[in-house]
Amino acid sequence: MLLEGKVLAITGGASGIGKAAALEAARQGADVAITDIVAPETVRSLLDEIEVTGRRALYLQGDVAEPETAVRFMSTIESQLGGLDVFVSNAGICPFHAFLDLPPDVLKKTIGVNLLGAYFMVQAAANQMVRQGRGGAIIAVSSISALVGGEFQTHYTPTKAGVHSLMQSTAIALGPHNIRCNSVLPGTIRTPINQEDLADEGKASAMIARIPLGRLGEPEDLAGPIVFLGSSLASYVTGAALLVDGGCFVNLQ
Ligand SMILES: NC(=O)C1=CN([C@@H]2O[C@H](COP(=O)(O)OP(=O)(O)OC[C@H]3O[C@@H](n4cnc5c(N)ncnc54)[C@H](O)[C@@H]3O)[C@@H](O)[C@H]2O)C=CC1
Ligand SMILES: C[C@H](O)[C@@H]1OC(=O)[C@H](O)[C@@H]1O
Repeated sequence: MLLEGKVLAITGGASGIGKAAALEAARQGADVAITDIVAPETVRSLLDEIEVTGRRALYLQGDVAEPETAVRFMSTIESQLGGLDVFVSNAGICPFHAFLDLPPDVLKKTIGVNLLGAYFMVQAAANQMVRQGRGGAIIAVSSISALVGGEFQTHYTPTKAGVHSLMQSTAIALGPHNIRCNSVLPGTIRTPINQEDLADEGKASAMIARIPLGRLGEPEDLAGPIVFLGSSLASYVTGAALLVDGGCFVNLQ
């Protein structure tokens, strides 16, 4: 098991990529702490699934855009699970909208959740790991959108470039503490975040046509890469970005 005896914490773990990563971490031997904005009843069955693996699970409801959520999350993890080894910054939103009339509130909310939320959480997790003095691993869920544009994502793609850049800078700042920082860059993965967007069958099939592996991603496709980056198999990997996109990015012509 790749995460035997470790504690992994993840934001936005109630759904999609975060949920799949939380479950795989437990299967790989980690106790799992989840924070998300949804009510605790929503994650009850997920916590049960984690506990069935023999690992401990905790849930804290909170908004990552509020800095105090990160502080509460770390102190809950310390008191209930005894510390933190792997932190995954995953919570995010993508309210598709045209550029020319994008309302300022949508811009502010997207930056607040995706970029400031990641910053607050990564900073709190890093401080927790530094206090513990036993190193650690931080993984940010960025996106292929850190590298390419999206007509209806002008407010979103800069946040994904931002979290990728955050991992590069924190890799330098935290290297002396033996804390590794990496990002995963998913392509298009079928989750609730894009259910409506992918209901446009023309758009979905055009995307699939560009993907050498011939399909959109599933949340489970990210679980292995996230666990790998959190594990000692990746002990000399820091400041890296791992594309998990079925080959979409490289397929220009
Ligand atoms: N699905 C995709 O195609 C891709 C997703 N991503 C990124 O993956 C991450 C996870 O997204 P998915 O699993 O696809 O979507 P999802 O909608 O299934 O999961 C996002 C989770 O974040 C939570 N969340 C939203 N706002 C929050 C807040 N303010 N505070 C705390 N939690 C909050 C949601 O409740 C949800 O559980 C996001 O950062 C997204 O940008 C990146 C590339 C592709
Ligand atoms: C939510 C979108 O379908 C998804 O988000 C990303 O970051 C990908 O690039 C896709 O556009």
